[in-house]
Amino acid sequence: MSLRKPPLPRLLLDNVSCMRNAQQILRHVNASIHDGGALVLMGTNGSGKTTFLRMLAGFSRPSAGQVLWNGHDITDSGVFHQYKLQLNWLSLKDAVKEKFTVLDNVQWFEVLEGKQGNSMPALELMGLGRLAKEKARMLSMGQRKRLQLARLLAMDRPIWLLDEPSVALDTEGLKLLEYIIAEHRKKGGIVIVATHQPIEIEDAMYLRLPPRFPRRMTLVDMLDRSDF
Ligand SMILES: Nc1ncnc2c1ncn2[C@@H]1O[C@H](COP(=O)(O)OP(=O)(O)OP(=O)(O)O)[C@@H](O)[C@H]1O
Repeated sequence: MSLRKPPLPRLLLDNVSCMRNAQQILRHVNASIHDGGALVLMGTNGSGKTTFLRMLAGFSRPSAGQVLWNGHDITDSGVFHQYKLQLNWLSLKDAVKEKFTVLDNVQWFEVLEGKQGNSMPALELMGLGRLAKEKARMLSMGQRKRLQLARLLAMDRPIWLLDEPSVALDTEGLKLLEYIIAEHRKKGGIVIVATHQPIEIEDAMYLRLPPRFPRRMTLVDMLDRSDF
């Protein structure tokens, strides 16, 4: 009888530790994320969710351990170049161009991705179809968040890194967010969410970040601050 090796996880956190300002955020984390998987980072304000997410995007190195994509360290320059093309990052800075129409704000990203035809259906799904031709400056905060989610759909990259995706969304918006996450996972996509608000994601792995408190400033910190 031949024993088959289990499939390599798409993403592997191998004994990963993460620090910020010389303080530990998480240490020795091990997690395997396969296609269709989801990881939720929970924690209070300032606990380091964004920092951890940035590390998973390969923007910074873990203080120990490694993050592997298809078995390769994402911080290796050749690997990072390919890995970042898999990622769709949703941040609190929405990069909405206010003078452009709502549709242009989505289509621009879709065209850069070499795709077409996804923007209008994505806006309609997010409840912004009627506003497609309006200037983006007309949008409320929740509508801007919906626009960001429409971009995710239009670009259609496999790994979503979502930083506080539910902020500013109403109940219907939250349901839509949960729906598009579930649909993305059904297609084999991976979703990693940093949030301090409850969000329903079936069979997700959870990492809870302990609260952090500012340590006393050292002389080095003081010299580092521009306002000193
Ligand atoms: N640009 C920066 N320079 C120095 N320290 C920073 C910077 N950005 C964040 N920090 C510090 O790093 C720690 C973690 O911040 P981070 O933004 O990762 O937390 P978070 O959990 O995402 O918070 P929130 O829920 O408020 O978005 C905080 O203590 C914060 O003060």
